[in-house]
Amino acid sequence: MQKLSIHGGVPLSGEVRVAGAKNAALPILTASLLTAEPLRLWNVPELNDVHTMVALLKRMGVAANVSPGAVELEAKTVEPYAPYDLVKTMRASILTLGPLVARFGDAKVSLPGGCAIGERPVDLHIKGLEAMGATVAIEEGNIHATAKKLKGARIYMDTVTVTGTENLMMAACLAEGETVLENSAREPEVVDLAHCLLAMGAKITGHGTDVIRIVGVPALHGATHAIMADRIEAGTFLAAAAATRGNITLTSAPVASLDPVFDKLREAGAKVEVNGTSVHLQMGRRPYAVGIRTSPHPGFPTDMQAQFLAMNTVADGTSVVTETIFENRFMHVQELRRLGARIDIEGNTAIVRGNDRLTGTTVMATDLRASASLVIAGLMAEGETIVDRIYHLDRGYERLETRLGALGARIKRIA
Ligand SMILES: CC(=O)N[C@H]1[C@@H](OP(=O)(O)OP(=O)(O)OC[C@H]2O[C@@H](n3ccc(=O)[nH]c3=O)[C@H](O)[C@@H]2O)O[C@H](CO)[C@@H](O)[C@@H]1O
Ligand SMILES: C=C(OP(=O)(O)O)C(=O)O
Repeated sequence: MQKLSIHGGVPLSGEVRVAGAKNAALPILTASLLTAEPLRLWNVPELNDVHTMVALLKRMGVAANVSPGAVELEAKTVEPYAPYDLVKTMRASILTLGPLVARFGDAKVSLPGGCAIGERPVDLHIKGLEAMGATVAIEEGNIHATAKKLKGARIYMDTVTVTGTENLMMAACLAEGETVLENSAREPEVVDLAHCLLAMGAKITGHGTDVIRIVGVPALHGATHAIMADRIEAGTFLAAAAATRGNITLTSAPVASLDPVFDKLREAGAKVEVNGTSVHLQMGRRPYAVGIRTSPHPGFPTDMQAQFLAMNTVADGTSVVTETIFENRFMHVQELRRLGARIDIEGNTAIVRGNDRLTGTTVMATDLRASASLVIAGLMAEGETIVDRIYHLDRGYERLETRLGALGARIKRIA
């Protein structure tokens, strides 16, 4: 199993281009199922999750042409089944459910189990499709949804769900009449998906607000779309630079979606300057401890919690980090403790007492952002840190060790 070896203590310095967003690419790839015409995508990140999604679509019969940074998909004839062997490696496979039932009237998608960060039910996806007239049954571990023709409906989601909103927004594009999604997710990736669907001929308004309205059309057509830049990857580089007291510039950054992250970096003592799509961060001191409370967009993203918690482990002062989205998203804490971090957990809150140094050892990655937090900790620690099980990291970061290496980090992949 591959690992990362990191010798910490080098402030990050230099320039890095932000890649396309995993969480925008995945739903947009599944949007190809809504039309028989080609969907051409640009700025597609080179990630294992993207490879898995393309493999899933190909397994269903979608023609895929993949070249560096680009994917072209054509879903003429489709076997509407997402089997467990692919769904279990990537929960976002659930995003095929809405498009499949809307276009083909029959969809079978393996029920994703829980994962390292929480239970992660999909009841709101199912409830929404039922409100649109689908019949949904759980059969042999699969969600089986059928409908002659979906009908527009008013759907209220009692919890803000990102992929739930995306699934229902895609399904509603081909439903008869108007669908209103209330308490929708406002995440920038939902907006990017809406832009792609609009280019495909969908009628959507209100994306980026908590009420999205979709008027169904009989068919969508092909389109070309460039995937937005990844705000979580951008935030991860910025947190790593702040934690190592570095000086870096991000290019092609999704600056409009990074305010919650910029705000906390400035509170930590970093100088953050935005110029067009470039972001320059300079950190001249030990970070101040910053309080974090995760919440749906435009709040502080749960996908950045672990990275900021890592920075807080060496901060000046004590911080309180509260996770409100996922019930089990502190798996990195026990590993950070192995590096010398002083962290207590009380329910969904971590109390982090800043320590002026961490010491390298072997730690184990348990999920994607936990892996990123361990890499940041390794970049700060004295001596060598080995991060084991980095397949989690490869799900969502493009060649992270190469790009951190270009910023001066002493980091390499080992077998
Ligand atoms: C591929 C993708 O875009 N993944 C992101 C997406 O995941 P994902 O879309 O799976 O996360 P959700 O927004 O759905 O989850 C938010 C909360 O709603 C709950 N819930 C969700 C659906 C449902 O039917 N019932 C229910 O109770 C979840 O358990 C969780 O507590 O948003 C998360 C929250 O920003 C991010 O961490 C993930 O990176
Ligand atoms: C939790 C994440 O992803 P997923 O929803 O794909 O598991 C993430 O990107 O941090």
